[in-house]
Amino acid sequence: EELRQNLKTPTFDNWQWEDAEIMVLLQVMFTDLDFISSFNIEPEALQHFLFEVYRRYNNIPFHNFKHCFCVTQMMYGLIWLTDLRNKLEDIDLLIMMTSAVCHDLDHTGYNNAYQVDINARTELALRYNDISPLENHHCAVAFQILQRVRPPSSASLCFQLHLNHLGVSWPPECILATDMTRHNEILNKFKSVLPAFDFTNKEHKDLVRALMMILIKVSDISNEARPMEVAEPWLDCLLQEFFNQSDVEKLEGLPVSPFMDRDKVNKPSSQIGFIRFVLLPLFMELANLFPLTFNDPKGHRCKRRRWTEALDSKFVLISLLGCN
Ligand SMILES: COc1ccc(NC(=O)[C@H](C)Nc2nc3c(cnn3-c3ccccc3C)c(=O)[nH]2)cc1
Repeated sequence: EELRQNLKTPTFDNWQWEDAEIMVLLQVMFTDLDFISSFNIEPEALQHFLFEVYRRYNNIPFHNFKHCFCVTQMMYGLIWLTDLRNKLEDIDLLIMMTSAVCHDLDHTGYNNAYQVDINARTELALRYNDISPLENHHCAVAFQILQRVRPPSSASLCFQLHLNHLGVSWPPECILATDMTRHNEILNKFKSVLPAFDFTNKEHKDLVRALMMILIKVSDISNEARPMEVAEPWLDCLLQEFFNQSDVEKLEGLPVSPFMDRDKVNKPSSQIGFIRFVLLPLFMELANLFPLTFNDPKGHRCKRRRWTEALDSKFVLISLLGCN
């Protein structure tokens, strides 16, 4: 029971668990959100789906199955923290969780800049006309898996996820939203719809869509909102993957992104810049939608202390390091 509670918080430590145990933890999340009953998904269909997902993540330093779990677990934590089960439809939550599980399927460890580079011109860049090639590929693999998963009752999972009722966003839109080159576009869209946000108005599907895209973005890049002993190894994994790419780019005479160059990256200063200019603004915009949640009124202190402490520690870090 303690484990089930901990699974709903940002302090959960993925490094303590083997992949087989993580598979079970993913099932626990889908079960605790009542997807099994509300979408009559058979447990073995969910297991089959999650195993196919596991098979299609690659053994690369960062964008691997553990990253898929972290993003899904952060999404799960945000759903409970913001009480989204009482604010969104079940189908929206299913799309958010399934998108998180699928969002980096078959990632090659080389980012879009590499894919689309005129001298690399990978197969994915050609297939998707240089438009978010990786994210389009993650979606395509997700639907390949959903087509394959049987028995028929999992068709309900496939059907639900293809459902486009009232313009509700599909996994594709959520997964495509993780392309960081669209960061400002998606953040500004959310800012523009925020004043009109009304959870009681079920017709506001474009508001829900904007929220779902922000939530998967936050979940995707929020390792730094976790305790240092969980976050630090993730940064090392990310830099390992980035340095591998920039080493190959140097060998192939391709342009090298500065934040990927092992000879140029300074961990503290690049992370301070990332937290200050990318991660905190994202969290603060999300907090505007859930004032009671993130601004820590006395009434709910116990439930969210870990969240505010995790984020507050980042605020303190930023101010101490005086990176103004
Ligand atoms: C606006 O587009 C951007 C902005 C920032 C970055 N990346 C960075 O600033 C550097 C590499 N730091 C960084 N990047 C991170 C983190 C988590 N995810 N993440 C990441 C991973 C792959 C692709 C893009 C990002 C942001 C993190 O904790 N730090 C990459 C793209």
